[in-house]
Amino acid sequence: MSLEYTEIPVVDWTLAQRDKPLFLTELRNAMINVGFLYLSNHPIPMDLVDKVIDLTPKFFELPQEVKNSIDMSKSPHFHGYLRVGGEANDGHPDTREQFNFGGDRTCRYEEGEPEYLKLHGSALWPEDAVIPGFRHTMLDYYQRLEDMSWEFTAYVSEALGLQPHELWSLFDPDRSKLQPRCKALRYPACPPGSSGSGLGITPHCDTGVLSYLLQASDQHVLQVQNHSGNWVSVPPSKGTFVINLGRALEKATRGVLPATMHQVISPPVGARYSIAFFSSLAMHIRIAEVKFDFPQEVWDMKKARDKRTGKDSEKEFEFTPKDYELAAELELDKKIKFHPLATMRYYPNLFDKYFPNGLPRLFTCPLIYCTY
Ligand SMILES: O=C(O)CCC(=O)C(=O)O
Ligand SMILES: [Fe+2]
Repeated sequence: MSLEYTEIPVVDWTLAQRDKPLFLTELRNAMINVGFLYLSNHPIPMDLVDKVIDLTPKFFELPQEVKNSIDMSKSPHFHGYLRVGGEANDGHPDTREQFNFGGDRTCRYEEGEPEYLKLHGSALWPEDAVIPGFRHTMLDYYQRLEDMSWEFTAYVSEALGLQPHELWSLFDPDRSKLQPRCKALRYPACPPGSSGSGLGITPHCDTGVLSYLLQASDQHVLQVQNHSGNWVSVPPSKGTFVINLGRALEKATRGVLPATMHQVISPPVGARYSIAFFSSLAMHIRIAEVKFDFPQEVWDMKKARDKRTGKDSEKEFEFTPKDYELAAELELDKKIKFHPLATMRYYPNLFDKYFPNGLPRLFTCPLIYCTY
């Protein structure tokens, strides 16, 4: 795989049944050398995928008051609706609307317990009468994605020469203590010459373990940065998921698997929709303390990649002090920074600590960014 790859590899899920060694080799190449792949022939029923694709635009077409009634500022668990510009990635407001949700979970927080226990809990849903079948379909989809994410992670484990379930140690064996996050997304059109950044979401790496993206409309706006710094298009491909890995997996594998920068440019015409499912670390994990014993051939592949990309492979993977903190604390830190309105309501002590000067300007004049 050259530095200048111009397309994303495709891995066929059913190949695992037909020729497991070939499947694992292809998966390993894609994961180590690119960090992004299409998963074809996946196990999620196509009629369910089609329903999700059909319902997602319908959700965003709901009257603004309905969407506002389930605004994220009303959720201690950071679920719910976010308007365009309602989330800022490193201070740059994204040009996208979102509906954030998770599977049904009971909030385990009680007075005196760590505040991060408030992160998990029931999602906010629109009334079924306004969008029939939405909640049921999205939860069915979520549940199946969750199952697939465990299976896929076991394959990645094997592809890296580990026991199938070793990477599962990043998760919690008690699934009720995990709540992967899912987002339905709408990127409004931003015609050339209009004001705004022209980006639906600015360049970033995901922070979790693995991300599973369904591109739900025919817009060629997702791009990934190859090792020479060029942006490569990841066009929608029917019947596939785009899978990429996040910083947590990069760190857990000491850089064997690279988290890859990606961005979404705003579509020039017509809105673009996608649905992203993020698997993330169990609350109790401290990423710097996780270690896997990879076989030499896996380290050799990493070294060969580093050589091509001009990185010093012999250098120990560097952890920051934050990597020794609990994953749950880091997740809460991120949510607090991104979502001051929910923080103000549900985490007042943290609000005072993080925002001593009150709400950031972006959140006091919400309409200045909301021109769509
Ligand atoms: O919508 C997409 O295509 C990508 C979304 C994404 O990268 C993210 O939400 O982290
Ligand atoms: Fe992302």
